[in-house]
Amino acid sequence: MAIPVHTPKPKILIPEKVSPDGLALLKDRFEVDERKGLSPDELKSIIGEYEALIVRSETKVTAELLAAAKKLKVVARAGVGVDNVDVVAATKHGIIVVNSPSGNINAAAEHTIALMMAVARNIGEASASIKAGKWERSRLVGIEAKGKTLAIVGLGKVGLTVARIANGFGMRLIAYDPYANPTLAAAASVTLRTSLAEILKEADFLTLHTPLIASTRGMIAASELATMKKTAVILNVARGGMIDETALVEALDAGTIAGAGIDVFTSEPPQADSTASRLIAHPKVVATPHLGASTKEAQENVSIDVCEQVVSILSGELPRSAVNAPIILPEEYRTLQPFVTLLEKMGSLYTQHYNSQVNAKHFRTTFDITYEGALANLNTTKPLFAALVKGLLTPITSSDGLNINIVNAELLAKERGILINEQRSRENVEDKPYSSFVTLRARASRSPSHQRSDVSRSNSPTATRTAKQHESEDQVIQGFVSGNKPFISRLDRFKGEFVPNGTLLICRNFDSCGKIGFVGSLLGKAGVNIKFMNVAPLHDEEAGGEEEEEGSEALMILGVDKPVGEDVVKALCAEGGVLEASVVTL
Ligand SMILES: NC(=O)C1=CN([C@@H]2O[C@H](COP(=O)(O)OP(=O)(O)OC[C@H]3O[C@@H](n4cnc5c(N)ncnc54)[C@H](O)[C@@H]3O)[C@@H](O)[C@H]2O)C=CC1
Ligand SMILES: O=C(O)C(=O)COP(=O)(O)O
Repeated sequence: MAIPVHTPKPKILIPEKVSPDGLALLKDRFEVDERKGLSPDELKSIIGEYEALIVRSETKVTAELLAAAKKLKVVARAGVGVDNVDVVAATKHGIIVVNSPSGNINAAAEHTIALMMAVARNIGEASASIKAGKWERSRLVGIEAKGKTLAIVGLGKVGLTVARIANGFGMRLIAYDPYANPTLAAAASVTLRTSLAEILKEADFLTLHTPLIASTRGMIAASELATMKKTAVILNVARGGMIDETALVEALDAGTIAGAGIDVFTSEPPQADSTASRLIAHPKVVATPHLGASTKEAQENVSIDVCEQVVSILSGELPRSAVNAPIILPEEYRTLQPFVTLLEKMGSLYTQHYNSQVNAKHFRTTFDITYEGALANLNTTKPLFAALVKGLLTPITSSDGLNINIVNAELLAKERGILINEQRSRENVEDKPYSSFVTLRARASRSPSHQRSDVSRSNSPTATRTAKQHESEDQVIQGFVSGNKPFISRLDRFKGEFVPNGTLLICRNFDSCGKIGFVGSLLGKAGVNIKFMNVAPLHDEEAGGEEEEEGSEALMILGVDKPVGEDVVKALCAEGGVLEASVVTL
């Protein structure tokens, strides 16, 4: 008699509290182990049995743990931030990391409003006072939100949701977000301002909703607090580290800031005697222990979201919100890899270079990308598309929650209102020293409503625009790969090859004697060493037809050994040697 072969069900480990709504989707097909309270060593000793691991923020998914996870295919984070997961190590091990990028947005926004009202009406103190047997009506008089100015830093998913709710309170809404979608802002009755300083001085309530990245770390420090109204209230449900906690405590003590509602801290849980614990203890602060996402609904959302993705991955399908490397066949990946690097560098160069220019108005949202030569014969350009989106967005987004790859690039581009038209041209490139090249053209802005209604990815065979005068306003980056190394061959109106690597200072200047010496000496004084330098003259198409004055311009690209300070960039331009300068790190 044949003995039936029993195939064991794949095992899923859940070492912390995750809502049962999602887990119900798993229980038929998988063996689900909910095991709370495991020590790191215990976790490490059993992880080898599991194909999926579902966590929130408490489990530290370290490189050491992942190395022991011999069968693991997916780490699912039931929330946005993946800072407790070593994503690089997971990628190295071929383990997909997924998260839930929008399941808790509403919860975070409502929590922000709850903190705003709690501070405005002294709810924390009043509750403590009445429970202590007191009846302090005149001491605890509050203020109303109606008619007050709410200043929002970061008008993304949470920021916009806060704006929509606050609009119902009759608040006046202003925001600072250089990359915001102007159509969505207008629809939420938010007036966009061009600098943080502008919104700080007008704010009755200031609320932060950016990711914690280099440009936002410590963005509200003593000097920013000093420009705010004495009656202003500060709210932070984004990430600890964006506000200088010591400076805030000092401003509250001095009475130069009226109050604060804080959910996130530089150390969580706060250590005794830390700046976070001093802030929490302050009588003018309403504090919560990172509760932004802690609602029944948000926990159901994130649980269902990540459990569905775990089912997809364990069934061999692609997840919708992967935060690390995509799955591409090894042979395909080998061919594409240098171009993936090139496209990511081109996108990043675009965002950093054009958005740092003084005349940059807004992040342009319509791009034409043309693959020419051998590249036009590829089966798929998806990884190249994803790399471009990643390059465009990474300099302005957080590493937690927005790791862009083949799986989520299209969705993210769409969410940001970015339209990318991909085109292929089999034009002969035999006269060129390379077999393929890529051109990125950012079109001059059309009306916002026109832009935002487009879909994000289009394979239309030809670009829709033809008008020559618009073309002259387009921003162009061209690149190629040689010997597996990416090169940029054209930047805007200038042609000249350079390697997009490290820190580059890009200067536009009149092509006349002494400019190189001028730049070199200013950098020398600032202690910055030049590693290499290229001069790019005007592109052929431009040189012929330009006015004489414009025709004499050139681009100087300098590879430098350290970041060039804002003051040096200003001096380069102010002293007449350079027309425009930007610093990019690629
Ligand atoms: N306290 C909690 O439990 C929760 C906290 N969060 C946090 O909220 C934050 C925002 O989340 P989302 O709105 O989903 O992100 P998002 O990516 O949709 O929006 C972030 C916005 O910040 C803008 N931005 C980037 N750099 C900026 C700068 N230097 N100045 C001004 N604006 C800048 C971006 O353009 C973007 O519009 C994240 O850090 C997230 O982790 C999210 C959920 C729950
Ligand atoms: O989703 C996020 O980024 C959060 O901050 C929420 O984290 P939690 O799942 O509540 O630990």
